Amino acid sequence: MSPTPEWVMVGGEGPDSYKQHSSYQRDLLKAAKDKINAVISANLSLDLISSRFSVADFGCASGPNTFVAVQNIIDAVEDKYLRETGQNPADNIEFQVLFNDLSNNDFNTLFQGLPSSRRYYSAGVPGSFFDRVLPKQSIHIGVMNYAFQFTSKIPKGISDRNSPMWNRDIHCTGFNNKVKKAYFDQYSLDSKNILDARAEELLPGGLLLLLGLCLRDGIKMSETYRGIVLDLIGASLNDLAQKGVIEQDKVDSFNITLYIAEEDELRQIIEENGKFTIEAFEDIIQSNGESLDPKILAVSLKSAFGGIISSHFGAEAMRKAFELVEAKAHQEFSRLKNAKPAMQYLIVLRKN
Ligand SMILES: C[S@@+](CC[C@H](N)C(=O)[O-])C[C@H]1O[C@@H](n2cnc3c(N)ncnc32)[C@H](O)[C@@H]1O
Repeated sequence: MSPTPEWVMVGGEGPDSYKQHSSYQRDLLKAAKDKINAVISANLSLDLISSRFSVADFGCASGPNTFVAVQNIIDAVEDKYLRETGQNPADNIEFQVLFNDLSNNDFNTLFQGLPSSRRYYSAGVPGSFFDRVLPKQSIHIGVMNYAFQFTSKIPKGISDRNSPMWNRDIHCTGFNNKVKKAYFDQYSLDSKNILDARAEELLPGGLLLLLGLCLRDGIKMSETYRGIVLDLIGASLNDLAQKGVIEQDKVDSFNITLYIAEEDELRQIIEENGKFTIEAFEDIIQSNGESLDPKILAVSLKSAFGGIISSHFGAEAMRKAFELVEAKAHQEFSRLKNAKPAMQYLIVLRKN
């Protein structure tokens, strides 16, 4: 079993919650809807669409984005069924949706928000997606939206000040080759575990949809908006250490279990794993960009990173850190505005 990571999104529906501040992640699902429809139509065999059809979302958080993710899939399966059989899917197919996340995810908020118009039965599946969480050959389609970027732990040596691999930043900026290699090695191992586990859980011919962010070739993480905002969090934590609010040692040993891979690295990991065929690797353009408003930027970062920062530094230090992030976002406005573009992807894999 992989070690259980502690990092979940801020739960509930309050002003700091992930639920209130994840429209950027949701917009990727909306922008990819037509492509998801076309790819499912072209790659899912009609033979697989039986009376019970199971969909699983891995890393579902507390909603509502997961409802968009699974509805996109159900709509596409129903469209294909109706088009190819002329029969009403509602008469013949029952859908089951399995919502997976870590056991400390806020599943209560998720279940309370289930859309009343849904045409599926639902269940929660607690557990780490780096391991198996479902029975063998039990699902037809799996999806991960903004969840294929985690590592299960901090790469070895990275958080040790005495190691030649020590990372003075809190994430993989892309500017230190040793750190980059350590992160990539850990990420390759973890992503292979994800693919192995999903390959067992999916039926042969089943599909795995991966949506998220990757780096375009030649662009470093800290040249992109997402990298710059992580730099702002790191700088804020260092400021707090200098003011004596938190210990410098704690900052030096803090690294985020996140790696934004390059496009080619993702292809390499999937191809080396060998359990899936890449049916689509699409660049998804969404009309709403990242927010440059410092207040919105700070609060949405807090909803995603507040949990991991609180568990390392305590809730009060976390609150102060994000106040500083907001101030720094004002100062770094032009760096954020001129950030190099990253790529939002939809990868569709068919289980061999
Ligand atoms: C950035 S959020 C994305 C949530 C949602 N898919 C969306 O579209 O907004 C990443 C989610 O992955 C979950 N997660 C991270 N590591 C996980 C793991 N090892 N196993 C299961 N879920 C995990 C987090 O708890 C979080 O809910």
